[in-house]
Amino acid sequence: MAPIDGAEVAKHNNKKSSWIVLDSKVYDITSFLSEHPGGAAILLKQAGSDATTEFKKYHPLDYVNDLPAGSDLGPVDSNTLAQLRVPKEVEAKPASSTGDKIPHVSMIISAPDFERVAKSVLPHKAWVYASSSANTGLSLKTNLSDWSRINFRPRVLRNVGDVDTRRSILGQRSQYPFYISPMGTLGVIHPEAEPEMVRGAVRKGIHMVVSTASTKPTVQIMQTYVDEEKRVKGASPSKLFFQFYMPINRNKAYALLGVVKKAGYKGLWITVDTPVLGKRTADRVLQAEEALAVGVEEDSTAKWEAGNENTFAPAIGGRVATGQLSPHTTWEDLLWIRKEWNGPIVLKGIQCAEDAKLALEYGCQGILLSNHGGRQAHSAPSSLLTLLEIRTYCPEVIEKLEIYLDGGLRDGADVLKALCLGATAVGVGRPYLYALAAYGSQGVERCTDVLSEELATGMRLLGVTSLDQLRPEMVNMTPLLNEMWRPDPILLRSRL
Ligand code: HEM
Ligand SMILES: Cc1cc2nc3c(=O)[nH]c(=O)nc-3n(C[C@H](O)[C@H](O)[C@H](O)COP(=O)(O)O)c2cc1C
Repeated sequence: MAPIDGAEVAKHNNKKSSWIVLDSKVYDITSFLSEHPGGAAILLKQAGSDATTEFKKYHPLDYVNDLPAGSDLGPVDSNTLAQLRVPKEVEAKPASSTGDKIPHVSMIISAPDFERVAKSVLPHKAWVYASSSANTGLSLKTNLSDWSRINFRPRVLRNVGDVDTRRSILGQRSQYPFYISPMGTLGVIHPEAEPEMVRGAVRKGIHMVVSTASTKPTVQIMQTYVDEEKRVKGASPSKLFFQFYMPINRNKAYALLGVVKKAGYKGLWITVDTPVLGKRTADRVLQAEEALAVGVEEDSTAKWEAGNENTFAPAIGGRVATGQLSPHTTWEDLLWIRKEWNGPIVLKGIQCAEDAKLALEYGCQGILLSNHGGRQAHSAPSSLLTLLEIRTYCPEVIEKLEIYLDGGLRDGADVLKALCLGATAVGVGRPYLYALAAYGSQGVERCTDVLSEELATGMRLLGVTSLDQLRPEMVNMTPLLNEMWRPDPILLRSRL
């Protein structure tokens, strides 16, 4: 082979054509860029140059034998070495130091990273709406911290080469055992609102539960789904479910259910933890500030606080939109809903074992253990604590119903913990909302990638290759079990 001119090598300094010199030989590493276990970036930095010194910092020289056949192009002309490219020293900068408002989406490594970016781009009012919680924020804090109080008990040497992360949710196959939780009023989060979230979900094959309180109409959201499914040529298993805030007016409720059915939503998630709106402290502070700014004072007890009939709002600003949900709703209402809706029903917002049992008796297909992301009851239990209670006092519920959890899930490992303890799948709320705010549907995709990668890695490190292999003995739940509710001993004694 004739020696290759250094000036020629120097031209091949990019993704399309990438050559390097190693120990006086020229290698075409273009096709290897995406295969390199140390990443493409470090190779591209060296493209067109003599990479020998850098290479030797990391590898023995015989690693070159692992390059694809045909990569060896022959010796470099030693008289032309001066014409090789000299790599520039590019220092990677931490996102916080670049001064950019929005770091590149690839800088999002963990789901909580979205929160910081969303805060920097969202208008203050929208940020308050998304991040606020009830009262002192205790329920939200518990949601976040309880996941870290369960440890894994990993198994090793179990051949975890291929892992399968798929799971069926209400009979609908999903790529992953997590879905996007329903969140209202996404129009304040992103100009394209819910349809933009749907696009990201479909592209990644995850399900989404659409809120009654959506900015865009129920039918339009479904139409986006249909269009996006077409765009990906039906390759996505994603499905849309509907979260139902029961309108007080029965005729309106019937009409809404009719629309949802006709549009093709696959299941009804009835929210039951909202007889009235929780005390959204941060929204209230903002309301008071806004009111004072225009010279009026907020009433100390606003109408909606009293929980009057015809007053309910999942709404931005912690305010009431009329006609949504009645504090007088009871279990008996499930009977007429069942007549109107023949698809699966999940009760969203179950917070104790007794209600889990009732859901089974009333013929629901699933329950979602949730405290509404810490936005409703003050001092509510985390969904994990509720799950432990159900496992202890009415395990038959877990055998007979699909069990979902949400609240504070921020890592694929959290998903695994829930599944080890019997959950079918989990809902993820704010991380998706923040991802949408910061990056639109691209953020929704990234959030899914981040969680799914953590999930798959977690499965391998735990020693399982499919979700069905997850077992309670793979987690240590003792710290939380110590805090689980126990019947009052006096009550127990009086029963003897
Ligand atoms: C061109 C042929 C190359 C081959 C076949 C190759 C192969 C590999 C392999 C198999 C690994 C996995 C970890 C290991 O076994 O050490 C790796 C990691 C790595 N490689 Fe390369 N590599 C090549 C070139 C380079 C070059 C030119 C550089 C530097 C300029 C480089 C830097 C790295 C780094 C930093 C890692 C990550 C090490 C770690 O995470 O511990 N490699 N490479
Ligand atoms: C901004 C926001 C809006 C929400 N809107 C609704 C809603 O319209 N209907 C509903 O059932 N739950 C709603 N939720 C609760 C979520 O469905 C879910 O239970 C909760 O966000 C999960 O907790 P996480 O945000 O910590 O993941 C909302 C939550 C947030 C943060």
